[in-house]
Amino acid sequence: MDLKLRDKKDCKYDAVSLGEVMLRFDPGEGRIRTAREFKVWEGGGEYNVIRGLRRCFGMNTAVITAFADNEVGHLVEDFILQGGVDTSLINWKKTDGIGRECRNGLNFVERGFGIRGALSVSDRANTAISQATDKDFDFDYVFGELGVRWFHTGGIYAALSEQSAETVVKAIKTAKKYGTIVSYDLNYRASMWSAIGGQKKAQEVNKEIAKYVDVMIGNEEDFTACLGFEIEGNDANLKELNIEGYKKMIDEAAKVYPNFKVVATTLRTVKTATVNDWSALCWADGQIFKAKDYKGLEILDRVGGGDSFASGLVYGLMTTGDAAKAVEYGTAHGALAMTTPGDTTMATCAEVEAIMGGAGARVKR
Ligand SMILES: O=C(O)C(=O)C[C@H](O)[C@H](O)CO
Repeated sequence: MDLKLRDKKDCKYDAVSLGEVMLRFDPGEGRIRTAREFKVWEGGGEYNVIRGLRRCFGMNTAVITAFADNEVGHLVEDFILQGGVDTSLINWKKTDGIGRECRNGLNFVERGFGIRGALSVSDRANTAISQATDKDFDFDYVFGELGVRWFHTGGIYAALSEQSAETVVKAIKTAKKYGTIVSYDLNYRASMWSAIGGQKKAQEVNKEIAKYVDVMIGNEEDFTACLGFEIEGNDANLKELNIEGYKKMIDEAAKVYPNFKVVATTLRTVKTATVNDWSALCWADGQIFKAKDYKGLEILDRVGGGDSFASGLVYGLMTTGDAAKAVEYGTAHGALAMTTPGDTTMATCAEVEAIMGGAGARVKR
């Protein structure tokens, strides 16, 4: 397929994302409520994708976000710098000494084990990025003057505030004006919508945004929660997924939104917190491609698996133009990213391609 990507020579960046980046607090094998120590990393649904494109796939990427200009903000910046993502598009907001004016988001996440599921508790109200409006960013400069081949954003950022949803639409429209391909990960988080109108509001916002998206990405529940597409034949707890139902849903989504050039969904069934079945589907040019099944995949930390799927998919689409290959890049990268702690990938492109080719886990020395 030809996505008609902008020429590399006209663009400073291969990919740019817009969204919140939080400080992730990880209690390791323990629990949040009894932790005495946390490891910290950075993470954010939209950011993780371009972090993966940079660190695993060697692309040139930047993040558009906002931080409160204090020590915590600069710690998150330090992580971003370590990941190789360009920080020059970050908006630094003045704050008072206690974060009353604005603050930086914190995200406590325990990984879960066996019968105990992963648990995420974010502390992110009133953050700099949730307060930001489209006036805080110069999208014409980013997409017009600097040039960007791919723009990624998503439903976590859109859920932060009225103005963040408006900023998404503004950014996407500007990106498209300059010929940038736009991907959007629906990433439904019930906790983020509960106080601002629940699923009804989530659908209202996401249905409006969907009209402008080229590559729509979601997980096994996102298309229903965010866009109202029902999937036939699933059991209520998503213990068994009906692949035919997903194929029908994707066909339907592509009809309702003729602007979609690619639609992709991950397919995860949770056997236990540490053992999942994992795969994905991808629609392009009227055809649906299913990635290979990773049955009984052993997981160390599932958070960010979907984002690493997205970055593998985007890399595959950008470099091969072959949706069947791209969905394999996505699932292999997502699978590998879930074998290590933290929200972001620690895999290499060579490892991803080896897994795609059926490599096993024998020791290398
Ligand atoms: O959960 C969120 O809101 C985050 O952005 C943190 C994680 O990085 C994200 O969930 C991974 O998709």
